[in-house]
Amino acid sequence: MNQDPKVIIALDFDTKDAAMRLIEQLDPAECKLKVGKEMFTLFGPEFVKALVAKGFDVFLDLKFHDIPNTVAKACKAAAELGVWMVNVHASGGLEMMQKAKQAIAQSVNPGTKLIAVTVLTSMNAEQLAQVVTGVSPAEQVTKLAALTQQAGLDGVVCSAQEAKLLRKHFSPEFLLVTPGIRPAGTEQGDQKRVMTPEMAMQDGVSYLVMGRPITQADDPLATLKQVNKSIA
Ligand SMILES: O=C(O)c1cc(=O)[nH]c(=O)n1[C@@H]1O[C@H](COP(=O)(O)O)[C@@H](O)[C@H]1O
Repeated sequence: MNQDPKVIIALDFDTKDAAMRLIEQLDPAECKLKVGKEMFTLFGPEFVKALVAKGFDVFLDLKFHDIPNTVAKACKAAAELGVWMVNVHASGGLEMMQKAKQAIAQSVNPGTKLIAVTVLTSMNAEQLAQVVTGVSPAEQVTKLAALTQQAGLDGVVCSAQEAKLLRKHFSPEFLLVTPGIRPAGTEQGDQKRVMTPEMAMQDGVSYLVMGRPITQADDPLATLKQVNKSIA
């Protein structure tokens, strides 16, 4: 029985029934759950609270990115849903992240983890260059991770491809949460900076975010068990 499962399943479903069919098979000791923009927009805070009530660690992935006051209030509201983790975009800046952290500390759930997205795993070097010139994804991730640490957050969202580099600069307590996880032989889809679960864990990742490779598998539960076994 694992009290801190490493796999976070991204529940990107467009109906509650489809999500519940999967969730009913899952054990909070074997995975955490992520609710993102699609399901939160469709089903709102009640859906999140229902998952928390079932005993799951829930990562509310709304990637807040706005002025400091607005993000701080949104983070406080998210923490008060009882979720395990929430996130913001690191590119919102130091003050935005500091205010978000303070707001969570003053909420009824001050232990809620707060992490910041660095460079989306769906972006390659060419796409990043369309947004910011003269830096590689690894350099931009490192820069934003340093800003995130300075703001006192718990860690970052990055790709597992940057994990080894980040572990040279940041202690094991600084969380590296990595989407773009693809077991060998699975579809990459829109993800660009990908890695297998085994290699990601070897490189020092804290938690693996996995959506489609599990949710769209013929047997999602068997796939989850296989991933858990491969990283045990
Ligand atoms: O913050 C995230 O969770 C996130 C950040 C990022 O850089 N890339 C990324 O894919 N995600 C999320 O992680 C999940 C990945 O899902 P799959 O590509 O289906 O495994 C999706 O729910 C994305 O919204």
